[in-house]
Amino acid sequence: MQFRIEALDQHYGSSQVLRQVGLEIAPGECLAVLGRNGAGKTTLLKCVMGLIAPSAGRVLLDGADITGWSPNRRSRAGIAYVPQGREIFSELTVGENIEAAARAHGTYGTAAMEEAVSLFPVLAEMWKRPGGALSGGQQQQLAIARALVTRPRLLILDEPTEGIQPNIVAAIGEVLRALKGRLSILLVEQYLDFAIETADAFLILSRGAVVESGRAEAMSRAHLTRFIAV
Ligand SMILES: Nc1ncnc2c1ncn2[C@@H]1O[C@H](COP(=O)(O)OP(=O)(O)OP(=O)(O)O)[C@@H](O)[C@H]1O
Repeated sequence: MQFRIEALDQHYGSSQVLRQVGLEIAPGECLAVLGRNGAGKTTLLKCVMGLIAPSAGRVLLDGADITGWSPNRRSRAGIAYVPQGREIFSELTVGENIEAAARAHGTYGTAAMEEAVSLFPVLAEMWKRPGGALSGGQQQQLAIARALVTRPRLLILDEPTEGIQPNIVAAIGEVLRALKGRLSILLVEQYLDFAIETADAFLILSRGAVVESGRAEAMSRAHLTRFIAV
């Protein structure tokens, strides 16, 4: 899957939040987007998912211009989004959260559903518990599994480690690294060690503009730290 953004602008009213943002994700790779609070990272992800329309620029999936597509259509085309704060259905059980996503995407009872669940063993253990009874880390695992049930080719994650205990952060990192190669990942992450362990390439946003981008191996930790200290 080839994913590319060209010269994206976004405004909230009269304030410009994204300025000529461009990026490309190589098939099977993880691109991590870093930047201080308010740099425009979440806004960028929402534009990729079609939740907000950019004021200018293009979003391209396998060469097709999907800029005007609805979130549903993007989801069917293989883009899955795990928003910040996770947004699972807290009244539904873990199983119902998974099954609802699987039914909506025609993967109910398929290997895709089984595999997504098996990546996070805690989900089977908690299958009949309401989503709201899970810890923050468990909810994040549920949210990622629910996204994977849709068999995405591009998985978008907004700060998946935020407020989560270290052992679950490690488990999520392992899963993401194992998934690379089979799907591409667009990761917004403030936790630098996690981003460094997971990403193949970095893009740094500052005040809505790309100030730096490159291969992970070409960027030192000290260099990256400069861009995310709050
Ligand atoms: N719905 C909105 N209406 C108006 N301004 C907004 C809206 N959402 C975000 N903004 C502003 O746009 C800018 C970018 O916000 P965004 O959430 O994209 O940044 P971010 O890099 O994800 O930050 P954080 O790390 O705090 O989530 C900020 O100045 C924010 O206040």
